[in-house]
Amino acid sequence: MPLLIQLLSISLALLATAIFALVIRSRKRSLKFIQGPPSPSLLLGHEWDITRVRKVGQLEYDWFEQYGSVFRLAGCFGEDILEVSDPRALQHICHKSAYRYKKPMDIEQLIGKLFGPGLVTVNGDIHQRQRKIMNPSFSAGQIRPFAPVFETCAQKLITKWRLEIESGAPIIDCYKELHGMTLDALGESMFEYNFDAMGKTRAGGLRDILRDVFLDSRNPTELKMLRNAAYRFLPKTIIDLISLRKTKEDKRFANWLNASQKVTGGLVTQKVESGGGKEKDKDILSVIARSLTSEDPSKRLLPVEALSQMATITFAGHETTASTLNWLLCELSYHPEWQERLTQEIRVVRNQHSTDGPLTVKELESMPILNAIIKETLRFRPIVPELVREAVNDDIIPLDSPITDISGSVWKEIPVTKGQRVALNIFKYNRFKSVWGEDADLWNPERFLHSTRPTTLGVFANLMTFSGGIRACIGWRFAVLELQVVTAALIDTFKFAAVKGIEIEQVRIGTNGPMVKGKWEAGPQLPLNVTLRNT
Ligand code: HEM
Repeated sequence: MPLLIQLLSISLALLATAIFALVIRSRKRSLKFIQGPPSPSLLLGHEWDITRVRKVGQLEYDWFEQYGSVFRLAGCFGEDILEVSDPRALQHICHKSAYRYKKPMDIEQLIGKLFGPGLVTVNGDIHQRQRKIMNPSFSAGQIRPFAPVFETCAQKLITKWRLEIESGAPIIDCYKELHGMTLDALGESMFEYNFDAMGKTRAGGLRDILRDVFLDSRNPTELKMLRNAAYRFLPKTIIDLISLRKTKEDKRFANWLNASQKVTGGLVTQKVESGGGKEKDKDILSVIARSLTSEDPSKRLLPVEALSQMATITFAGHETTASTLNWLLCELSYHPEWQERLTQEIRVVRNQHSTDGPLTVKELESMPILNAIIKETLRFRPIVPELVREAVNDDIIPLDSPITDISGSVWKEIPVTKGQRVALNIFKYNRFKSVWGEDADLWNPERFLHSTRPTTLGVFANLMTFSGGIRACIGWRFAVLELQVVTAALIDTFKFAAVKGIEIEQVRIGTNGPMVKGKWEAGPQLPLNVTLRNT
């Protein structure tokens, strides 16, 4: 298309979106009475700055300190965003409102490109149906038997790192192999399939595709950011038209979705052909295979939905745990005293049970230091720092800590109108001093050793890291068990130490990953000094 026509159509599209945004805004109750930082840009609001920030969550964190647990932020096209970290407000939105706060259209579009219409993407009744079908595969009874599989994968990683150390490598990039290890653990436990992501053949090449999938997502151009934001205001027909033109990101997402569905779709087909397992089989393949042929519409998944679940679980089931493991090792490298305490704890448990073999699930669950380290890492380094929702109806959001508006009036609850965009700030809630103590800004597992907090928010340890309510992470038990098994195995074998002169930064790359300061072009990495513990 000639340049002039291109520029003209872009300007027209922007103008149309701005008009739609203005019309929609005029129907919403203004949030202008709520305090917030002045907008740096009429078109991009604060969203540009937030995406470009070098330390994930820090910008919003500073604003929360200045304006309180609820404040107003400028979104693209002048939209007001309500930023929330107040515990009662989060509880209201996540736990008490069922589907009355949904994922907004732009988020649904974006995640849909990566996963298709699976559990993490869809809203309302469709989500309820899919979740009911999938839940049985994620119960404690279903997940606990995976511990030996996690142990085997951890031992494969240990062998690899041991060989690297023995061949004289002083520094190991932990990021590189942790993702391969969690993908293999996911495949072998959930699908009884070997992705071989740690091996040489890399069947399906999924790990390689995933390495690049968010290549330029952390640095979107202004135009791309506005295009994505336009989905919030434009009618579906126009969105479908805009979506016809594929960006590089669209193509990478489609490449991942196709590749993952090619590998995992075959597993579902095999299961269907073998009869879908017995009614009592609750493993994910049997559950999905049976749902495809169910007579009952409330228990049926469409073929496209079944494939989307497989892509969703493949991605969410390994990327998230690997990112958390990266931060856990990073924090332990800064805190050798906690590595020492954990090593002692492992030895004591081993001595009590006179065993050199893998620790059992019961033993892992009874280890206070191990579990405090895991909880503290999930608190301090949430790999999804924020969730975005949209009010389906007019509503009133209650607050724990009242806020003062721009005229000095105090508000104990915030009225919002249908369509209001609300950002749930997990990063800030997880550092709320009234919940976590005065040292909430520090990584200190001690806080989980001495206090028992009532679980009023989220699904695990009062944290929002796995979200909460009907859309809470379905795989949290899987993640916690894998973190327990792998952390104990790695710390029993290796000492991890920070590399002098290297600063690790927490960056948005899908989930939050580690990058070396000044070396972002090298992609995510976590170089650590790794040595054998008993030498
Ligand atoms: C440390 C590891 C993990 C963290 C921090 C984490 C975090 C989250 C969060 C914050 C959400 C809510 C997303 C949203 O509402 O947009 C979520 C949803 C989800 N997670 Fe996880 N997750 C982890 C591990 C896993 C694992 C191991 C699996 C699968 C084996 C999994 C599968 C899912 C699925 C399918 C959803 C969508 C649930 C729904 O909307 O009903 N996650 N996770």
